[in-house]
Amino acid sequence: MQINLNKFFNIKSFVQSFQQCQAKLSTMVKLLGQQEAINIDIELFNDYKYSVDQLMELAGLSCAVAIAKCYSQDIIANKTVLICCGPGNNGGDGLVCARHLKLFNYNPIIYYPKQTNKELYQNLTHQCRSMNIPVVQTLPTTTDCGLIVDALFGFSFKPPVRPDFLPVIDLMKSTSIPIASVDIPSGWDVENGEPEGGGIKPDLLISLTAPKKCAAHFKGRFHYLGGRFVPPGLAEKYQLSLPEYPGTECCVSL
Ligand SMILES: NC(=O)C1=CN([C@@H]2O[C@H](COP(=O)(O)OP(=O)(O)OC[C@H]3O[C@@H](n4cnc5c(N)ncnc54)[C@H](O)[C@@H]3O)[C@@H](O)[C@H]2O)[C@H](O)CC1
Ligand SMILES: [K+]
Repeated sequence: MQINLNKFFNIKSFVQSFQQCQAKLSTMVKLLGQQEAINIDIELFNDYKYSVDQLMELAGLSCAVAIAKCYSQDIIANKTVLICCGPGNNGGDGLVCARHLKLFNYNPIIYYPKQTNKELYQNLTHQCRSMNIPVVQTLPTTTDCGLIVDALFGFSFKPPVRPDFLPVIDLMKSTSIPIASVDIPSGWDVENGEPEGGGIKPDLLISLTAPKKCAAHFKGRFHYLGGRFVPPGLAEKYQLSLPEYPGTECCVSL
């Protein structure tokens, strides 16, 4: 006996409403170009007088919360979370995220190959070490690792990846461990997405402030928006069309 599935499910209308949802998402949230993301950043600091520390704390916290929503303790029980931190503010978000993940009872390890003398980063690293979070400069083995947090490069990245960072990028390209990328999947062009020949394929992307154009190419399971610090006037000026954050949440699923 043949069953006409169309009698039970109107597949055509299901596909149409799915496509409408996708179209709605892309019209709802504005995807920023690289220069626009940089301009917003500058305006937050210069005109709105935020300090980097303030925004980084909120950005890193929202990353940790999004990670906890997607990967419960049960999923990565007894495993470590390898947090790969780059030399700029994206790496700083990773350091803050590590601290909050530890407070959420995860087991983070920080790979931070290019450390700077800037006081902010020295302090963030000190805070992590004081909470018994290992900070290493040699790429650790990933045998006991349940999740990799990619905080190498954010919206200031200019391809191609320089040689120093190729080993960690190659590790992330070849691993089957899920990857959570902070703001931009590292190695991707901020606007055009995955590089030719293939790049890392994060399972979770946490866009900060507003998603960047490369997010249109993201095919992982989870996409969150974090960094709930944008003043309404700035959101209006750049027509960000940010989604409503539920209640007092610091991140929202897109
Ligand atoms: N306003 C916000 O939305 C906030 C965002 N935050 C986070 O900050 C990053 C942007 O930080 P920035 O310091 O401008 O740059 P990056 O971290 O993206 O990287 C700069 C760093 O990387 C080096 N680099 C650049 N290209 C390459 C390359 N091809 N190979 C190797 N290294 C490279 C460069 O030399 C610098 O050292 C944003 O994405 C958010 O994650 C803030 O935390 C809060 C406010
Ligand atoms: K990143």
